[in-house]
Amino acid sequence: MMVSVAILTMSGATLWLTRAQSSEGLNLWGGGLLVYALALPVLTLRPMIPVNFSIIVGNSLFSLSIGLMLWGYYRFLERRPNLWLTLGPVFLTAICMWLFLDRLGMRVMLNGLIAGTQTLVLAAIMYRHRQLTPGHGYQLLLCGCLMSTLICYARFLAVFSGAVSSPTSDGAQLLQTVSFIGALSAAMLDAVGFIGMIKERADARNRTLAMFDELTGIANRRAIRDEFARRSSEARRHRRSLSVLMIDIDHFKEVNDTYGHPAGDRVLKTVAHLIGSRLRAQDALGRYGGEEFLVVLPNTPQEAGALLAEDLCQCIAATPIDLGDGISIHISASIGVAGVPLNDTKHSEDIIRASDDALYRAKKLGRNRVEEGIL
Ligand SMILES: Nc1nc2c(ncn2[C@@H]2O[C@H](COP(=O)(O)OP(=O)(O)OP(=O)(O)O)[C@@H](O)[C@H]2O)c(=O)[nH]1
Repeated sequence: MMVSVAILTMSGATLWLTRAQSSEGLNLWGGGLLVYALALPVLTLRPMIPVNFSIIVGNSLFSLSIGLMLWGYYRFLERRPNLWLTLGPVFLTAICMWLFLDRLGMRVMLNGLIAGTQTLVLAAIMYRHRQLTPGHGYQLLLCGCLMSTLICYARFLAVFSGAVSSPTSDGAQLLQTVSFIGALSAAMLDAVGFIGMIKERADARNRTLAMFDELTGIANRRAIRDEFARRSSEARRHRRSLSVLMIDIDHFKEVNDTYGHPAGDRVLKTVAHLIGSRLRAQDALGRYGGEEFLVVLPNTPQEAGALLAEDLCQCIAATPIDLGDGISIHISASIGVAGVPLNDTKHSEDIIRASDDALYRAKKLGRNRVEEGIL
């Protein structure tokens, strides 16, 4: 009874959390715990409730609780649940219990086998999707599921091997105690693990939102500045060259004014893609401002950076941009290049400023061109 109250409290707490945030399967998981908490009194209060009802409904509820947890896990993954796997064992349990109403040993074995396989399947599905849920929450959940599997299979083996022959024997009492304590511990691990998984995923999403520009999918201003600071201090430490390109789309306001803001957004996405497709794996690209991009080129002297800038300039000018509705336009960009040669100890901000000055000159000199900065 105490185990039931403890699990009921956990399920209440879990369901309460779903009121505060989008559930992501937590409501089903909490529902599973609630059904589990109900199954225990139905199974244990046998003298007070009809025996057949207790056996069939209690064991089926137990199986349903695992099915609901599996369903909750599918919901967390944003996948359609496999109904055979989630609800099939519940019917199987009900039928087996009904068939063996007067054979306790058989019921314990079948119940252990079905429930153990259910939790094992849940653990296997979680393991298969482990790339989607890396983190400590997943590990706790997996431990909880495997612990439940062990307990269920241990019950099966204890009866199958003849180690527990009568329900009143010391072995049976020990098995029952271990089962309840183990089940409570597993339920706790499962609940904490599932909530942990939801939190870890939310944290990862927030980190991504904080680093990436929503429109273009490339690094945002803060992230590219951090990347630049890291790469430039690395270049200084190892006495390597480094260049940056400050790229600004020409007359972008006209694009917005003529074709509308969504068309302007499309141009920004296309240009980001064009630039990104011509960079090496070690280079970094970020959206520095509205229609301004910053490219960081490690191990690249200014002359090589200027060559790449020329190539980008020509590529942007030559590529028609499809705005939909049969409209396609050509745009151009101006680029300021600045680089530090080997052994130079210039401050990072000086490099950015030099590329900005060079970009300003490129604009002044007629746009659609590359200018090199002087440090
Ligand atoms: N569509 C769209 N427009 C943006 C976004 N961010 C900034 N802009 C627009 O970018 C335009 C920048 O205009 P300006 O700074 O005058 O630059 P420009 O028209 O490109 O002129 P030059 O740089 O001198 O060639 C403004 O109209 C902003 O509203 C965005 O995310 N989407």
